[in-house]
Amino acid sequence: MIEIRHVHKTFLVGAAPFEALRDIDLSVKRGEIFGIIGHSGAGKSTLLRCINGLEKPSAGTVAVQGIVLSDCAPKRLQVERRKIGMIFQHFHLLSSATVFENIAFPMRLAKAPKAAVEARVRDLASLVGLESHLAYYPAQLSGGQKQRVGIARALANDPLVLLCDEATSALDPQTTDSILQLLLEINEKLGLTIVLITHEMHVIRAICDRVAVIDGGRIVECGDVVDVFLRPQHPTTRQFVRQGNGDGELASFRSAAGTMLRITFQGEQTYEPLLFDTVRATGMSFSILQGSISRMKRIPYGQLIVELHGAEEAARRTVDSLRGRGLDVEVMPC
Ligand SMILES: Nc1ncnc2c1ncn2[C@@H]1O[C@H](COP(=O)(O)OP(=O)(O)OP(=O)(O)O)[C@@H](O)[C@H]1O
Repeated sequence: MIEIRHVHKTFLVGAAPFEALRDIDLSVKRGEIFGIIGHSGAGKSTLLRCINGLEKPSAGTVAVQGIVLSDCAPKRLQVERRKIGMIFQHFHLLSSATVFENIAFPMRLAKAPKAAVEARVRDLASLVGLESHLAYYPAQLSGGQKQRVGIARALANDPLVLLCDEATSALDPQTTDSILQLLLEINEKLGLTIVLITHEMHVIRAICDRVAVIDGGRIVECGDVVDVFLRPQHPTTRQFVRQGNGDGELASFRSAAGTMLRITFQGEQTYEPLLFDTVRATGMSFSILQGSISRMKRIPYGQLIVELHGAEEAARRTVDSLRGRGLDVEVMPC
């Protein structure tokens, strides 16, 4: 659906060239939710702007459904860009227009017939749960409701792809979850391909199928969310995963002697007493330092950080046995 091949983007800062994107190579499949995560300045927005044709790569190509936007003449580009919807961190709604007019705006630009606009706006408002707010102005809406309007507007011209630029960064955690669930619903109901950029692992974990980690303008890691999340390879990825897990304060809780493990349970394992059964067999005891149960998209998973107490050899057998039962076990550094 989206093929990004050897994309470079160089900006001139004064007289000096600055490489914001370096040899980016990515494929996004039809119908998937693809996340791009990176720190501030990593190049996320530049990459997103290359995908929707707002920015032209200095080298390389971006093709959306086979069409290379940077090769399109302005008129054609305008038409092709209608196939790409976009939502923004700060919503970018027209403050002097009602919810109805905000959602209708892209269709009016595309000169859609009045009756079709009316029907489509009502359908979209219902999809995002705002059918009773069509006469409201943006100032009368909460942040979450504004983003719902942004989503409805982005879907107005029936795009193939929805790009989300830090779409939940301005929202509180509860509203973030409701917007993420709405994106997931839309992805599943409409089969819409979604590409989102974020600096929050939580967002990736909640709804993405695959993720690319961008650092200094390069993709440093890319794969299924479950693999990247459970077995991060690059230091930047590890940092995001640690932040997402809230690992920061753990070191202060451990004792000097024990072996600290992060044990991840997935799917049905999440509900089974595997740890208890294992330590009973190996004669270890343990204390729980942290525990959580959550979902990666729709897959339940649990994480426990435990400190094992007992002989080193028994600790090793415990780790082997847990791994033998299919659990993901990381022996955490001292
Ligand atoms: N038009 C421009 N001219 C010069 N430099 C630019 C331009 N646009 C972006 N940059 C630089 O390119 C780098 C990547 O910027 P970009 O906005 O893509 O990062 P980002 O990962 O989206 O960051 P943030 O999360 O803070 O928005 C930054 O160092 C930025 O200063």
